Amino acid sequence: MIFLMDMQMMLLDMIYFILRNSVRVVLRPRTKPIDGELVLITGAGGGLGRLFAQEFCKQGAEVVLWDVNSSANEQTAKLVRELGGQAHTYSVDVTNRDDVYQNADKVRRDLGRDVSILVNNAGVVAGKRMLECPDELLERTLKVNCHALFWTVKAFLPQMKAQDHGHIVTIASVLGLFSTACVEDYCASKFAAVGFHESLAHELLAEQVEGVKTTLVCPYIVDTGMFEGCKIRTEVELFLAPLDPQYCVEQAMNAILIDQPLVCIPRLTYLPVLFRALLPWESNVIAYRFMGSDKCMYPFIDSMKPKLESAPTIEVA
Ligand SMILES: NC(=O)C1=CN([C@@H]2O[C@H](COP(=O)(O)OP(=O)(O)OC[C@H]3O[C@@H](n4cnc5c(N)ncnc54)[C@H](OP(=O)(O)O)[C@@H]3O)[C@@H](O)[C@H]2O)C=CC1
Ligand SMILES: CC1=C(/C=C/C(C)=C/C=C/C(C)=C/C=O)C(C)(C)CCC1
Repeated sequence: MIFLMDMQMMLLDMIYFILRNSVRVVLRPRTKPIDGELVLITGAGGGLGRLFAQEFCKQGAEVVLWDVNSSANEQTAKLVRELGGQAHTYSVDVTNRDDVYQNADKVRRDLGRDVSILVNNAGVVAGKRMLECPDELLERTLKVNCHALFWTVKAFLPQMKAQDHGHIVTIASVLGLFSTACVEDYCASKFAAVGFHESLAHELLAEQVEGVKTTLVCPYIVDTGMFEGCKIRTEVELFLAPLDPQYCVEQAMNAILIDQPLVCIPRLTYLPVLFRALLPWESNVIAYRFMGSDKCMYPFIDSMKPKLESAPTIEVA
């Protein structure tokens, strides 16, 4: 009897959330104020990281910027300060556990307060065919895009939980929800990032830590240069063009500010997620071929060849 009543309640709640989320697509819910919050962004010197820093600053937040690329990071801080905001830069390699824990303590000592919004944005891709790629480069992708999430969350979540206030944001990718050829390192790391994030979100809900929110951001190709050359069939590209970085960050910011748990950008990319789950593998393969998404990474890999040949050897912690 209790089981049947529980089931009835569950079904009613499910219907309520389906209806609520459908209404939210049309009528945007109110965004939460974040002025005065301390936001830490990893990979803050890069294309999306820099824009996130500026957008958080426009919302009145103070930003802590972490990146291995110190000069790019300083440039981001300069742009934030030009907007009238407060920015604090730290050179951190997020793959290095000790570096993460030591810098987390340093941030706390320097600023005298805790980070309340963590944006795990740093990301890399090997950009070489797996069989021709040095092992270290493949390993680096997993360390930056996945392992680092453990270190940063372990460094900042305890204080968020203690204060029952905070937000963990993971910048994953649509390639964490469905995959394509020749980016095994990237897909493996982003699927792992999605798994990590979802498990963490379930953990917080199971423990009824209601003040700590989570947002998983899964963008399609963004014009930051990271996937330069990646291309699908021209006719399909008319509906699914690479995203303008500013648009991508605005959509992600909106999701964060309304405490939305997951956002795929653009919305059209929810479809391949659905098809992957519902259709036979072979049907998806046919659709991939039709849309030119089976070989979409070929021109990207080609365009990376000269860059990787001239790059210094990569050291992994
Ligand atoms: N661009 C795209 O098409 C898409 C990107 N994404 C994701 O969005 C996020 C941001 O991407 P985007 O801005 O395009 O990429 P960028 O390459 O422009 O920026 C990434 C930043 O992270 C830094 N970084 C790399 N390794 C480390 C490390 N070990 N520790 C600290 N910082 C590090 C990079 O430094 P350096 O320059 O020295 O490498 C760079 O400044 C990534 O997670 C990416 O996977 C998701 C979907 C699509
Ligand atoms: C595979 C695939 C597609 C193409 C996806 C591409 C090209 C994604 C690139 C994503 C990137 C570069 C993410 C970076 O994080 C379509 C056309 C949606 C159709 C369904 C299958």
